[in-house]
Amino acid sequence: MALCDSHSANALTLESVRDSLVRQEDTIVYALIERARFPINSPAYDHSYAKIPGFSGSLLQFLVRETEALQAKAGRFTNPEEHPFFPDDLLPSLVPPYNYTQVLHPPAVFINMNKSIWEMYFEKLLALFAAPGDDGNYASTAASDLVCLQALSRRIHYGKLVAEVKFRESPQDYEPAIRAQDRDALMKLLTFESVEEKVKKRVAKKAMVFGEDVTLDNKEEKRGKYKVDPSIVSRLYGEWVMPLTKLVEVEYLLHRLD
Ligand SMILES: C=C(O[C@@H]1C=C(C(=O)O)C=C[C@H]1O)C(=O)O
Repeated sequence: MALCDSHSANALTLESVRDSLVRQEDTIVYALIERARFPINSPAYDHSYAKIPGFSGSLLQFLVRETEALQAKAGRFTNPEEHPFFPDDLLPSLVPPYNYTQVLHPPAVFINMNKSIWEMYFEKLLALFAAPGDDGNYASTAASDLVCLQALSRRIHYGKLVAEVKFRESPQDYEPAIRAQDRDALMKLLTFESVEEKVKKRVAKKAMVFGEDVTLDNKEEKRGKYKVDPSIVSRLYGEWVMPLTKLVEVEYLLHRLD
């Protein structure tokens, strides 16, 4: 669901935004399962491996930059829900513009957490769910990484919409904290611990359901083996995805009265 389109701007409620976050969980869990088909494949991240003429960096960086350059021309980043990892030097869209309704307060465009998302993904998360090893599929591995990164980025930056809805539903609660630029107070106001507990449980369950081998016989031996460990998915959300989403929410709210 594209909440920034002209039909849904008025239908923006906390429930509809949360429904989108629930659907995005499916995308993220599937993306992780696809990445887990490959071992770590560290040459994809090794700056001295690729030696691409005219490019200095890893194969992964090359693939992300080139893909984003193409997707920018195809209009991907004209959608306010999309954020590039390498925003510098991207060419403008070459396709006719879609008339996205302006739902977000304009300073929202300056919020881009992709650097933190990139570091979290490569420095912490990847080693937790990709097996050690090298099978040579570096380009496919990097392409899978990009799908994961884009899904995580979309979800985390959705915090802008979540924050907008929360603000619209009770501006009287948020305005004093915004005027005082009080991050802690904003964080307290926007946090719903019971929702977070449910999210962690649901994504673990999705990792079980989506990541189980489907067979036509009733053999039990594969039961309980998942393509991505459900507890890792739950941890991903608890330690990184939800805290970063909330950081986006705070950053957005701090400028909501600008
Ligand atoms: C996104 C929301 O804001 C916060 C962040 C959550 C999340 O990232 O899933 C869940 C609950 C809230 O603490 C929300 O209220 O739905």
